Formats: sequence, structure tokens, C-alpha cells
Amino acid sequence: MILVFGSTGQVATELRALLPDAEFLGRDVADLSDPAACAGAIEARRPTAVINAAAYTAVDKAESDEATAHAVNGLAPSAMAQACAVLDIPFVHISTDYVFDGAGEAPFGVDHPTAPLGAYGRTKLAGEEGVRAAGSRFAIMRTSWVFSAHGGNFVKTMLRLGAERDVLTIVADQVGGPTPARDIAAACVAMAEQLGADAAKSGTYHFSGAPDVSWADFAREIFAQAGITCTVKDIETRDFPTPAKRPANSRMDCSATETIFGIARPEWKSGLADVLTDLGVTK
Ligand SMILES: NC(=O)C1=CN([C@@H]2O[C@H](COP(=O)(O)OP(=O)(O)OC[C@H]3O[C@@H](n4cnc5c(N)ncnc54)[C@H](OP(=O)(O)O)[C@@H]3O)[C@@H](O)[C@H]2O)C=CC1
Ligand SMILES: Cc1cn([C@H]2C[C@H](O)[C@@H](COP(=O)(O)OP(=O)(O)O[C@H]3O[C@@H](C)C(=O)[C@@H](O)[C@H]3O)O2)c(=O)[nH]c1=O
Ligand SMILES: [Mg+2]
Repeated sequence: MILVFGSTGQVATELRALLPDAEFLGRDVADLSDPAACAGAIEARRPTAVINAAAYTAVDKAESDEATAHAVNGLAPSAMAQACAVLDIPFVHISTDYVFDGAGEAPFGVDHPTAPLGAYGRTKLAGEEGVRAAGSRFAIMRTSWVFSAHGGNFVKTMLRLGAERDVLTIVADQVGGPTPARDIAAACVAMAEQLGADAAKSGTYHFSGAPDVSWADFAREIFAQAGITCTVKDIETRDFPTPAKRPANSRMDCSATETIFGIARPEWKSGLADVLTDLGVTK
């Protein structure tokens, strides 16, 4: 039996569709602000693999609530990884492009030094470090700009705002790969399966949608596909002040994910079309 932490999030919801026999632990059963309880949930169930799809994902809120974010994103995944190491079962953990500082224009390699710009990235990096320290059979999958028909994400924000306004100002100097949650879920399952057969595949991997775009160009494609008439005006990050600083360059080199696991970067435009169909925006 596969055990999934998370129940209502974007990736957890897509995992549920793929894994009807898995057990999903929501916050009511396993609160990630209690890391020992998360480890205990694994020990009690003795699953064949664990996927952690729960996290503190409110990037701006984390700036003023870092202690909670650190428990959820840092300490809980570390405790889960240790419990999985004792059982020698695969642990798939999801991390983020926000562990990088976003300097330059080249895609970040998996071994590029991390240097998070904000609290969310710092806490996610702490989780990565705990998972790597636990060792055994693990994959840390760094992804970016996740979207789906469920939960909160940039696509749903744009559909809401685009219906209300004729013009939107969107940052054009942050570039990355929008990633469909459905493809992340499939990649997590494939990684868990392959890690069960070969612990040597353990490590840190990148998985983001192709091609890389700015948030402004992502918004334009959302409106084009959705048939919404809304002009997107390019702005710079400094014209859109937020509590958390975000990386300008979120491009990630995903080649190891393809060579080691045989998983290619998903094309986000077709993933977007699927999400718009699921939402009933298009047929
Ligand atoms: N969203 C994005 O753009 C990106 C996400 N990621 C990573 O991908 C993974 C999945 O993200 P995504 O599906 O988008 O996340 P969502 O924000 O959609 O969902 C997060 C889930 O975590 C749960 N959660 C939050 N705090 C706790 C807690 N204390 N105890 C138990 N559960 C908790 C939430 O539960 P509840 O519904 O009860 O609040 C929610 O179900 C995360 O590791 C995230 O860091 C990486 C890059 C980009
Ligand atoms: C709504 C809006 C946003 N923006 C900008 C702000 C930001 O730079 C960008 C995206 O906004 P979001 O709030 O979706 O960004 P954010 O929540 O920071 O998204 C991040 O979430 C975490 C969990 C991750 O791990 C990252 O990969 C990334 O997906 O768009 C505008 O420029 N204009 C707007 O009207
Ligand atoms: Mg957000």
C-alpha cells in the first residue's frame, strides 16, 4: 500500500485519481506541524512507499510565519524520510525552484548551490537536507509553478481576474516552467516504483513543464486558450511588491530525470488545455 501525505492539495488530488488503492492522510489525521506524528503514521501502517504531497505553500505568508513553515516543510519531511529509511521503502518528496536565488539565465542544474531568497524556500531547503541526510531510497523532485483544476494556482487566479478586468499587469522578468499537477503525480508514482527496484536511483531531481516562459506570457496563453479578452501588460518585479522575494530565473535542467527515470519534461500548453477542459472553460 502506498501512503500519501496530503489529501486536498493540487498534487494530492491528482495522485488520488492515479492511485485508487493508496491511503491519503489529510491534516486531520497527520498534521505536518507535528513531525513525530508523521513518522508514527508511517511506522503504524508499514506502507510499501510514501509520497509527501503536503506542504506549507503560502509563499508570502511564510515570511511572517516561518516557524510553522519550517515545521511543515523542514522537520516533517525529515521525520518521514527517517521512518522510510528504517523500513527501506521509497520516499518521494516534492521541492521547489524557490530553493535557488534565480541569478543568471541558464537552467539550474541539480547540483547547483542553493540560496533561497525567502522563508518558503529556506524551509523547503531544510526539508531537502533532512531527506538527503536520512538516505535510503528517496527522490527529491524539485518542480515549479504548479497548476491544476483543483486548489489555488496562477491559472485559476488569471481566469478569475481576466473575467473581471480588461487589462492585467503581470511580471515579465520572472521566467520558469509551469507544471501540470497531473504530470507531477504521474512522475511521483513512477519514481516510487523505480526506487523500489533500484535504491541507486536515489537523489535530487528537477521536473518542470516546457517551454520556460515568463508569468506574463503564461497569462497570455491562459487567456488565448480560454477565449478571454484581457490585455496582459508586462511589468517588472519591482512594480509588483510582495512580502516574499521571488527568483527571476526559475529555469531548471531536468535532464537527469529523463536519463535516470525516463521521464521527460511535460508540455505545459497541452496540460493547460486539459485543465481548462476539466474546469468547463473549454470543450
Ligand atoms: N504550488 C506550487 O506552485 C508549487 C508547489 N511545490 C511543491 O509541490 C508540493 C505539492 O504542492 P501543491 O499540491 O501545489 O500544494 P497545495 O498548496 O495545493 O496543497 C498543499 C497541501 O498541504 C496541506 N498542508 C498544509 N499544511 C499542512 C499541515 N500542517 N498538515 C497537513 N497538511 C498540510 C494542505 O492541506 P489543507 O488543504 O488542509 O490546507 C494542502 O492539502 C509541495 O511540496 C510544494 O511545496 C513546488 C513548486 C511549486
Ligand atoms: C495575481 C498577480 C500575480 N503576479 C505575479 C506575482 C508572482 O511573481 C507571479 C506568480 O504569482 P503566484 O502568487 O502564483 O506566485 P507564487 O505563489 O510565488 O508561486 C510559487 O508558489 C510556490 C509554492 C512555488 O513553489 C513556486 O514554484 C511558485 O509556483 O505573478 C502579477 O504580476 N500580477 C498579478 O496580477
Ligand atoms: Mg501561491
